[in-house]
Amino acid sequence: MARGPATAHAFKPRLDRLPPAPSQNNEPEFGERTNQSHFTSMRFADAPISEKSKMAIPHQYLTDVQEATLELGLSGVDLLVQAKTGTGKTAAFLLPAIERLAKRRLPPSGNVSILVLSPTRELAMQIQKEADGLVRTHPFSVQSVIGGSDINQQKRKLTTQRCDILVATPGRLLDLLESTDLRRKLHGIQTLVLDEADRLLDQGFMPTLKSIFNFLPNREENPRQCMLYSATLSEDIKKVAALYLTPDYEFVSTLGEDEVNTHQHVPQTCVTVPISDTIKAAVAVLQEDVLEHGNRSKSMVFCTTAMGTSATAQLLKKAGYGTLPQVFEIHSRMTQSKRLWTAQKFRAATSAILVTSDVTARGMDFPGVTLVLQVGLPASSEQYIHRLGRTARAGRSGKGTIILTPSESALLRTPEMKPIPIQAHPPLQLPSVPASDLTKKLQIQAYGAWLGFNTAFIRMMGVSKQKFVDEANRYAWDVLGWADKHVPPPIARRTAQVIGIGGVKGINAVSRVEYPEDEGSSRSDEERERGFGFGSRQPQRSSRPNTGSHWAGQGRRG
Ligand SMILES: Nc1ncnc2c1ncn2[C@@H]1O[C@H](COP(=O)(O)OP(=O)(O)OP(=O)(O)O)[C@@H](O)[C@H]1O
Repeated sequence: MARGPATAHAFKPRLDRLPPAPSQNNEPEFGERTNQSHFTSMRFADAPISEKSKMAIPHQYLTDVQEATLELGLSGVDLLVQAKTGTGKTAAFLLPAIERLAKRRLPPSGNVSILVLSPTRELAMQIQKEADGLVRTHPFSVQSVIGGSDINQQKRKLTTQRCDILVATPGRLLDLLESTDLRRKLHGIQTLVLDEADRLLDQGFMPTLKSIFNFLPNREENPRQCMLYSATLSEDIKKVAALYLTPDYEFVSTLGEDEVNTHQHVPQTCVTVPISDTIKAAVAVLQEDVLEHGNRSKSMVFCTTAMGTSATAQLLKKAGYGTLPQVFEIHSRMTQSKRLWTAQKFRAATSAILVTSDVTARGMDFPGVTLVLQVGLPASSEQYIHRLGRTARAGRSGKGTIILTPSESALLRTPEMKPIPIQAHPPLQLPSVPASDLTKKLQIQAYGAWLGFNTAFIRMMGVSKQKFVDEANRYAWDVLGWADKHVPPPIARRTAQVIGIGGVKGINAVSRVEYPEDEGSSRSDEERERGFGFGSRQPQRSSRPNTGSHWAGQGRRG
C-alpha cells in the first residue's frame, strides 16, 4: 500500500458553542455538572447529509470530532483520527460511510460495502447496535462476526441475509475468510474502518490484520476509503498507520497542542497503600462514590488480569456486602454468553459495580458511569486513558481513581504518565474487611496471573526481584487469603523461569501445578491479558487474539 506524508489537520474548536441536545440513551442527570466543551454549534439538521440519516440520528448537535471529520469522510479521502474518549467517534466514522453508500445504487445483497474492525467482541456488538440505529431509515443491513459465538450461524446468516455493513473482530473474520467464500463478498468494499486503530495495529493483532488484508483486493482494483480512529495514537503508531493509508490521507486531531488526552473536567486521584490494603482501599473509594451519588453510583473497577479480576470481584462482593451496589464481573475467561449477559446487565443498571479486566477498557459505552477505579498497574498509559474514558462520556461528569502500592506509584513518574494530572487522593478511612474465602484454585491462578503480569514492570518500579516476589507473596497471604503462611501458592517451575523469577527465594516452584478442586487449569484457549508498555520487556502475544489486552499467564511472558 501507498505510503506518504499526511496533511496535519488540527481541528479548531468553535467559540460559539451551544449546549447540546441530550442524547437518547446517555442523558445527563438532573443537576449533574456536565462538560459541553466537545460539542459544536452545528446541528445534524443543517449538516450535509441525507434526510434519511437526519431522521435516524438520535442527537442534535455534532461533537467536535464529528464536525471535523464529516466533510472529509464524505469526500472519500483516507483518514487517521484522534479524539478524546466518549466524544462520538463511532457515529463520526459510521455516518459518512453510510452516506457514501447511500449515494450509490443499492449494491447486490451478497456484497459487503462497509467493513468495521474492532479489537473486542463487546465493542463490535456495540458498534453493530449503533450502525443498526443509523441505517434504520436506509435499505441497508448490518451483521457482525465475532469470536466466541456460533460460527456456523454466522456463516449461514452471511450467505442467506443482506449484509451491507459487517462489524468484525479480527480473529473470527480471518477464520471465516479462510473457511468460506467471504472474500468474494468483500471484493468491492467501499469503506474500511479500524476502530481503536492503535490497538489493532499493535503487535498483538498485526499478524492477523496482515492476513486479513491479504484477502482484500489491492487498492488499485478496489479504491476503498480507509478510516483509522482512536483516542490514543502514539507517534510510532501514526507511522505504522500511514503504511495502510493513501499518500493524501488526512490526519485529524481534536486535541489541542500539548493537550493530554484525558478530559480536563474528570478529577483523577491516586491512593497509595501497601498491597495488603488494596481491597480495603477499593471498598473505601467505592463507598465514597455511593455517598456522593447515592443510588446512582455506578463504578467500573479495572484489574490487570482475568483471574485477578475474578478474585477482586469475589472479594469486593463479600467486603462491600450491604454498603456497596451489586457487583458484576467480566473478563476473557468467561463464556461469551456470560460476558454479553453481564455487559447488558451493567448497561441497564442505574447503580452497580463492574469488576473488569481490559476487555471493556476500550470503546465500551456504559451509560452513567460515575467512577472508574483502577487497581494496580495499567498495561500502558494508553490503557490508563481508555479505562478512564469509560466515565464522563458525551459531556457527562465522572471521576477516576487509581490504587497503587508505593513501588507501583513509580508509574506516575514515567514520561508517559507524568503529563496526566493525577492528584493524591484525600486521606481515606480504611474499613475492616472480612477474611477471604476464595477457592484455592482461584488463589493459585490469581497469584500466578499477578506474577505473570507484574514481572514486566520490575524495572519501571525499580525494585529487586526479591522485593517483587515478597510483594507477590504478601498479595497471596493478605489479599487472596492463602492459608499456609510458610509456603506461598505453587507456580510451575518453567513459568517461573520464563518470567525470570525461577531462583528467587520465596517462589514455590513445582513441576506441575495441581488444582485442589479440579485437576488442570480452567484457562480457555481464548485471549490472555498481558502487560506491556512501561516495563522493560515487549509483549509477546498470541498471533490470533480476539479482544483487548492479553496477559502472559503461567508459562508465558508478561
Ligand atoms: N452528537 C452527539 N450528541 C450527543 N451524544 C452523542 C453524540 N454522538 C455520540 N453521542 C453519544 O456519546 C457516547 C459516546 O460515543 P462513542 O462511543 O462513539 O464515543 P467514542 O469517542 O468512540 O469513545 P471511545 O474513545 O471510548 O471509543 C454514546 O453514548 C453516543 O451515543
